[in-house]
Amino acid sequence: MAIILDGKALAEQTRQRIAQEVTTLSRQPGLAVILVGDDPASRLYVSNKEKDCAQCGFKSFEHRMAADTTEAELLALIAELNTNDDVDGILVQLPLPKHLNEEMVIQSIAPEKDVDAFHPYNVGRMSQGKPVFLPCTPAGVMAILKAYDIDVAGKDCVVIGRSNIVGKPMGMLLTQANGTVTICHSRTPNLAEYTKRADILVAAVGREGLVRADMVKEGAVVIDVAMNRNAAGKFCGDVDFEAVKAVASHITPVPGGVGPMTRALLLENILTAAKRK
Ligand SMILES: Nc1nc(=O)c2c([nH]1)NC[C@@H]1CN(c3ccc(C(=O)N[C@@H](CCC(=O)O)C(=O)O)cc3)C=[N+]21
Ligand SMILES: [Mg+2]
Repeated sequence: MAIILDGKALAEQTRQRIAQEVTTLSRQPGLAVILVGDDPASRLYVSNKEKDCAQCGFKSFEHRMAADTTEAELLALIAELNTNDDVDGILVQLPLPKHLNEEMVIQSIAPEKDVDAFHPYNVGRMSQGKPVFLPCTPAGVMAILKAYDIDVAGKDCVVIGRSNIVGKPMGMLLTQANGTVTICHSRTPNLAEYTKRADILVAAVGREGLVRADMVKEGAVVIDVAMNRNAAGKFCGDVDFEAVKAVASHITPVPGGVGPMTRALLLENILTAAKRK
């Protein structure tokens, strides 16, 4: 039976370490969160981030904007936050309403306050192996591997999914850790041929039941990044957890795996931003 990679417990440890370090700083780190519209899921995510900030001794500044906010209004707020010394990190909750151009909005955030690491400057720095901030989800996965002494060097790593936020940067971080990386996606024929080779398999697609036990090598490390809702309305990942845990050596649960570590790495980035000032 696989070892369950307990992201929730690891995130709690991370927050406690950060809270401790914050007591040694001369000023409180601050996060500004911008939420446009009132999507209930987004509201919950934002309130969780504010709770995390409070636990770590960070200030958080919530900016709620109406769903029909114009791009000019949003860019004006970001410009103000870019020069506000109490704000170390700026997070614009995604997705934005359709009429707003996410690319333009992300590019308007000062790269040194871009704690999501979505700005092209930070993406470029990461791809050169000289990161300023690391993207929270892939860096959260790397932190889980490290905490459980899972060495990536020399391993066959297969990432399913090629999004800018998870799949592509995940492949880059595993490459930098000396893994041999294959990125698979919706146009990959015979997905199982690739996944069955993987020593480390990362699923980041968003389709319940995508990774079955017969697609996983005996003893593989299986990381599930997805957050789907199943028919019963419960969170589930891409991996058939019950069946795959009988084959894998290590596996992340959903919930309680990568999600909490995504939030923990955001806190790490805010602390980094504050210390650099
Ligand atoms: N600018 C921006 N940055 C983001 O990082 C960002 C975003 N927009 N938009 C939405 C997605 C989603 N996301 C989650 C992170 C952690 C959990 C998480 O902690 N999940 C828990 C379950 C849910 C809970 O307990 O609250 C778990 O997996 O155990 C969920 C979702 C960050 N996102
Ligand atoms: Mg849009």
